[in-house]
Amino acid sequence: MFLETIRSPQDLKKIPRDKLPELAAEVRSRIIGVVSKTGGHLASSLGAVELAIAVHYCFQAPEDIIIWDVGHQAYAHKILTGRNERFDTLRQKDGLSGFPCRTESVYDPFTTGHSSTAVSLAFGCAAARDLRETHEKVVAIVGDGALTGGMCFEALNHVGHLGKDMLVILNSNDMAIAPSVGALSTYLNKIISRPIYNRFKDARDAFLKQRLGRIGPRLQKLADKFEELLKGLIVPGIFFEEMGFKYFGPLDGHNTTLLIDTLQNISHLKGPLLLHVITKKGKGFAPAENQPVRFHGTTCFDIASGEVAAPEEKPQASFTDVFSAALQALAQKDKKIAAITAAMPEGTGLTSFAKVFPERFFDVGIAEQHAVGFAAGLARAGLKPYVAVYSTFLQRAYDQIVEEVCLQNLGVVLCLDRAGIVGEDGPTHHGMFDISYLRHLPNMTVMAPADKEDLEAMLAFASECPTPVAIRYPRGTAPCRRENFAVAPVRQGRAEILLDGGVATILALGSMVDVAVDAADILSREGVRVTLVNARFAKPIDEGLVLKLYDATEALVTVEEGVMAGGFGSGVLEALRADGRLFTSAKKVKCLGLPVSFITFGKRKDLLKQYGLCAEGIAAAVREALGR
Ligand SMILES: Cc1ncc(C[n+]2csc(CCOP(=O)(O)OP(=O)(O)O)c2C)c(N)n1
Ligand SMILES: CC(=O)[C@@H](O)[C@H](O)COP(=O)(O)O
Ligand SMILES: [Mg+2]
Repeated sequence: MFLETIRSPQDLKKIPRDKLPELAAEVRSRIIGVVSKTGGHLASSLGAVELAIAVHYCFQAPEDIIIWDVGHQAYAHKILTGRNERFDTLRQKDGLSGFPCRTESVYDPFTTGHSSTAVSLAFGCAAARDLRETHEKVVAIVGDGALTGGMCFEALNHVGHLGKDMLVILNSNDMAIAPSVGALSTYLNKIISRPIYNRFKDARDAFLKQRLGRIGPRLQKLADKFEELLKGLIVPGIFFEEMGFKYFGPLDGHNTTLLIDTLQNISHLKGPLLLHVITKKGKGFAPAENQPVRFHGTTCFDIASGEVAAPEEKPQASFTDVFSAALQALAQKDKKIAAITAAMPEGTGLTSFAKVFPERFFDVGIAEQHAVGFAAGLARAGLKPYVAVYSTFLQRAYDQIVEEVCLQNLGVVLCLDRAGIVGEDGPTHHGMFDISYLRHLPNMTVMAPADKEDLEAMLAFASECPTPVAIRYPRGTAPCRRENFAVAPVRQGRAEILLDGGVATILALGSMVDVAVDAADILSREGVRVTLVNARFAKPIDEGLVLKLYDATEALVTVEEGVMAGGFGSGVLEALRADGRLFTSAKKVKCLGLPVSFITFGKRKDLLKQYGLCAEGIAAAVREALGR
C-alpha cells in the first residue's frame, strides 16, 4: 500500500515512477469508498487523480502554488497533501471541506467553489512573486467547463498580454456538469481529434504510397517538411498560442509517466504555458464513467451496483421539481417563454424543458453574467425569459441585473434555486445574500414561495409581470399547502394571512413559512395563539399589513432563510421606521435569519437549527418577544 506512506507530497516523490499507476488505483479506491458514504463530487475527482499525482510529483507545494478551479475535482489533491486520515469526514460538519479551503491546509492557497477563478488567482500570485523577486512556480488547473466562464477569459487575456511565468493546465473531459456546450467546446474537440491535420496526413500517405511508387521516399521527405509547415498553421492550440501562451498537448491525462515527463520538461520554460490534458470524467469507476452527470455530485451509493442508497423517507417533489413542471406547463401555453441555464440544466430542473422546447432553451455555459444580459436581450425583443440559476452563482451577475435588467425595467424572471442553506457544499454555495442584494434594486420584485402551490402561482404571476421579478426557493422538498390553509391568489406586494387573531405575529418568508406553522402549533399547545403571515414578497413588503399587525398584536417576529442585514426583516423594520411607529412604541420586533458570517458545511437541517430557523427556534423567539 503506497497511500499509507504518504503524509505529504514529499513522501509521494519517494515512490518510483513506475509504481504511480498503483498509487493512482489506491487513491481512486479511497475516493470511491469515502464518497459512497458521504456523497460528494465523485466523477470530476476520479478524472483528476493522475493529474494531482503528477502535479505534486513535479512541483514543490506549498511553496509552489497550485490552484484547482472550482475545487470539486481536488479530492486526490487533499488525500496527497496530508488529509488522507481525515478523508472519511469529507463534507461532514467539523470535517474536511468538499472544496479546497484556506483554513484547512497550507496546500490550499484559496477557499474555492465558484468556477473560472483559478487563472486570475494564480496570475495575481505570479505578478506578486515577480514584484517580490521570489521564484515559486504558479499553476492553475482549469476544466473545459470552467474555461467557458468570462472571468477565465479575462484572466487569459491579461496573462497573455503581460507574459509572466505561469502554467495553466487545461483539463478537458468534454463535460461541465452536463456535456460541455459552446463554440469553445467544439474547438477543444477539434484539437483532440485533429480531423483536419489527420485527414491531411492520411491523404498524403495514401497518395505517396499508391501513386508515386519508388520516388515516394524522396517526396516523402519533402512532404514531411511541408507537413511541419502546415502543422504550424493548423497546430492544435493555435488559439492559445495567439493569446500569448505556449501550448503543449493534448496529452493523455491518465498517463502519469507522460504527464510527469512533460511537466518536468516544460516547467523551466519562461512565459505563460498552457498544458492541455485529456481525461475521462468518472475514470476508473464504471458507473461514473457511464453516467458522469449523475455522478458529478452524488449522494451515498452502493459501490458494487452504483445504485443510490434508498432515501430514508419517501421522496417528495423538491422546489426544483415543482419549478420544472410548472415552467413547462406555462411554456406550453405561452410561446414567448424561454428558459436559460448557466451550465446547470439538471440542478435547476431544466433538462426536460430542453427536450420539449429545444428552440426555447439556452445553456450558455458557466456564464451567469452573460445569461442575465442575454435574457435582457430576449425580453427587450418580446420574449419572456426565465433565468434559472443558483442563488450563490447569481452573485456573479449583480451588475447585469442592475444595469441590463432593472435599469431597463425589463420583464426578466430570475429563478433562484438553492436560496438559503445548501448543506454539505458549505460557505461558497449557501445562497444567503440574494434577498439583500436584490431588495434594494429599483423596479425589482422579490418573491419567495412557502410551498408548491405558492411557487406555481408565483411563476404564473411572473409570466404576466412586465417588470423584473426574482423568485427564490431553497434546496430540498417543497411542502404542499396544509389542508386547513387555502391558497390566496398572488397579488403584487401582498402577503397572505394563514392564522389570525394572535397575541403575537410571525411574519415568515418562503421556506420559513412551513416551519413557522409548526412553531405556531408548539405555541398554541402552550396557550399562545399567534397570527401567522406568509409574507410572499420580500420586495415590495406588504407595508399596510405589517403596520396593521404591529398595532393589533403585542410583538412581531420576522423569519427568513437569508442573511439578516438588508434582508426581509430589515425591510419590515424600515417600514415601521418610515412610519414612525418604531420610535413611539415599546413593542418588541425580533428578526430571525442568518448572521453576517460565512456559514460552514453540514446537514441543512442541522445548520438551520443552529441559527434558530426551526420550529422550536421560532417559538422561542416569539416567547422572548412576548417576554414570557
Ligand atoms: C460560477 C459558477 N457557476 C456554476 C458552478 C457549478 N459548477 C460546478 S462544477 C461545474 C462544471 C465544471 O466543469 P469543468 O470545469 O469542466 O470541470 P469537470 O467537472 O468537468 O471536471 C459547474 C457548472 C460553479 N461552481 N460556479
Ligand atoms: C461544484 C458545484 O458547484 C456544483 O456541483 C454544486 O455542488 C451542485 O450543487 P447541487 O448538488 O445542489 O446541485
Ligand atoms: Mg470538464
